[in-house]
Amino acid sequence: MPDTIPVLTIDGPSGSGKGTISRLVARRLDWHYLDSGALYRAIGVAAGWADLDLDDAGALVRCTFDTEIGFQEPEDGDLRVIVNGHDATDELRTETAGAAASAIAAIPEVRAALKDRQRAFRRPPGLVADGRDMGTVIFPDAPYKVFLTASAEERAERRYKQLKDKGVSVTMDGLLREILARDARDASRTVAPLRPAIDAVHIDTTGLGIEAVVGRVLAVVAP
Ligand SMILES: Nc1ncnc2c1ncn2[C@@H]1O[C@H](COP(=O)(O)OP(=O)(O)OP(=O)(O)O)[C@@H](O)[C@H]1O
Ligand SMILES: Nc1ccn([C@H]2C[C@H](O)[C@@H](COP(=O)(O)O)O2)c(=O)n1
Repeated sequence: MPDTIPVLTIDGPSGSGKGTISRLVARRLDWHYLDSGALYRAIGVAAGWADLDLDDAGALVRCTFDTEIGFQEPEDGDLRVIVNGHDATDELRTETAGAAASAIAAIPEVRAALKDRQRAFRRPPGLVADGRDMGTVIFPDAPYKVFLTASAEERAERRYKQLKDKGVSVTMDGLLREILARDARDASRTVAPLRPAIDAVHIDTTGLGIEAVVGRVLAVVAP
C-alpha cells in the first residue's frame, strides 16, 4: 500500500545548504526532520573510537549494526546527535568526520543496514529528509523532491565562514580541494551515488540568501 505521509527530499552536494534549509523548512511546515548524513558521520565517528580501519568493510558493517544513534532537538537549539550514549554533535561536524562518512557511505552493506532506520523517520504529519539519495533510493515515492546546488567556490566560502566563526583554522584552497574530492567520491560510487532524482526540482543557490532558498523550497510543497 502506498505511504500517504508526505516527504520532502532535499539532496545535494556538501555545502549546498541542505542541512540549514531542511531544518528551517521542517520548522515552518512543522514536519519531522532527517539528517541522513549524520547517520553516516556517526558510523564514521564510532569507527574512529573503535580504531577501525576504513578499508575493513566487514568491521564497518558490524559497527553500523552495533552503533546506537539518537537525535535530540531542543526547542531553541541545534539538533544534537547522541552516539552510543555520548553527545557527538561537535565531533560529527568536523571535516575529518565528513571524509570518513563519505568513505564508509560507499560500502553497499552499510547503506543497506541504514535503510530502515532512515525510513522510520517517516511519521505524521510529514518529513523533510536531507542527504544524497533521499529522492532516488530512500524515499523514491516522495511527492516533493528538491536538488540543491551551488558553485564549488561558493560552497567552500560558506564552509570557510562557518569554520572561521567556530574558531577553526582552515584555508580556502584546502576546503575547495576537500569539497571537490568529496563531490567526486559521493557522485562516483556504484551504490546510490549523489545525483538528482528525475522528478526533482533543481535550485541553484549560488548568490541566493538562505531566506530566498527557503521560500523557493516551500513553493515546491505549496506552489
Ligand atoms: N543560501 C545560502 N547562502 C549563504 N550561506 C548559506 C546558504 N545556505 C547555507 N549556507 C551556509 O553554508 C554553510 C553550510 O551549509 P549546510 O551545512 O547547511 O550545508 P550542507 O549541504 O548540509 O553540507 P554538508 O552536506 O557538508 O553537511 C552553513 O554555514 C550555512 O549557514
Ligand atoms: N544520504 C546520504 C547522506 C550522506 N552520505 C555520505 C556522503 C557524505 O559525504 C557524508 C556526510 O554527509 P553530510 O553530513 O555532509 O550531508 O555522508 C551519503 O552517502 N548519503
